[in-house]
Amino acid sequence: MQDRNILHPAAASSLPVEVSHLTKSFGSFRTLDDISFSIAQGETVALLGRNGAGKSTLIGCLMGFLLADSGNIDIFGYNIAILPREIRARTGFVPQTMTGFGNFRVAQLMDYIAAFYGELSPIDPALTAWADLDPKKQVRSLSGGQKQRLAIVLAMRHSPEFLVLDEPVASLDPHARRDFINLLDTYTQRTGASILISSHILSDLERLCSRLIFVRQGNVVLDVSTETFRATTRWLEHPAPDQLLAALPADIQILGQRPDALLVHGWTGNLILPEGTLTVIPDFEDAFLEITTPRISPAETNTPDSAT
Ligand SMILES: Nc1ncnc2c1ncn2[C@@H]1O[C@H](COP(=O)(O)OP(=O)(O)OP(=O)(O)O)[C@@H](O)[C@H]1O
Repeated sequence: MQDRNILHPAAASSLPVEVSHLTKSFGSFRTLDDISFSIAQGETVALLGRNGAGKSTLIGCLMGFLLADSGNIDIFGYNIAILPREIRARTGFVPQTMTGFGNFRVAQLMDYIAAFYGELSPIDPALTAWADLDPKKQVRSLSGGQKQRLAIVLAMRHSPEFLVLDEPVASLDPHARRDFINLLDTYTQRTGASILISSHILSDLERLCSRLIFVRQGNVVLDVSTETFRATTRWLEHPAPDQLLAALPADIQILGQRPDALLVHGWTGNLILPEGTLTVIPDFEDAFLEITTPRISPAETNTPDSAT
């Protein structure tokens, strides 16, 4: 998978996570296509995309569960290809669904997992209070939401510096979900940990995350701070969008198009636009739909159905 030698951490940059030119195919279907990004310490990054966009595959590669075809992933300066123990000890992962361990009782499983990390400080009381789990219950008897809470506690028990969450709130009720988002927010502020979170609950991501990475068909189509996204993403409404297109400077990114409007990124109030253009702040969900809708061209054959 890796194109270069394993880095010694001392030689690495100070960014906790660096992904460069990652590709991954299943058969002839290219799931990840030249993905590059990095995550700084203390950043909370949202991974956004439709079903099948490649989010879980990317997370699988980041966690070392999947081997990429090419490209590099360095976490804390260590190349993931050999996954040194140090990466695991400093990383937490919440999967989409928790499977296995059905015969364990909750407390037993917590102790069992904690044992892999050596000496641990006492568990954060805010985490156990939020999870609200009966320590004597068997894991198999927990509800879907309770299993999800347990998976979150297990991933955060050792206070990871890099926490990866793959749709962690899908089975949580709105109370638990809101409290969890607040818990994550407090956690990053207290510890300076970096977070990568994939979810379809867009309001949570917009509230929690300082950065947004939009993935479409295995490509990163937009990687931007939430603040910049809010300030510079606009619908430009005009009956003739072609006139708009002609008037826009080259550094404006076109994120989407409707018969009477363009969704642009890089907007500033100084743009000189055709007369009658209306500038509208997009609703976040609306923008998500536009940015992540697959673009189909007749020549495009890279679909899961075409995979062998
Ligand atoms: N093991 C596999 N074998 C073949 N194809 C796979 C495999 N894993 C994923 N894929 C394909 O890769 C594409 C991306 O899947 P992935 O699970 O990464 O999407 P996702 O963005 O996480 O979707 P969701 O939001 O539904 O979880 C899909 O078309 C999927 O069918």
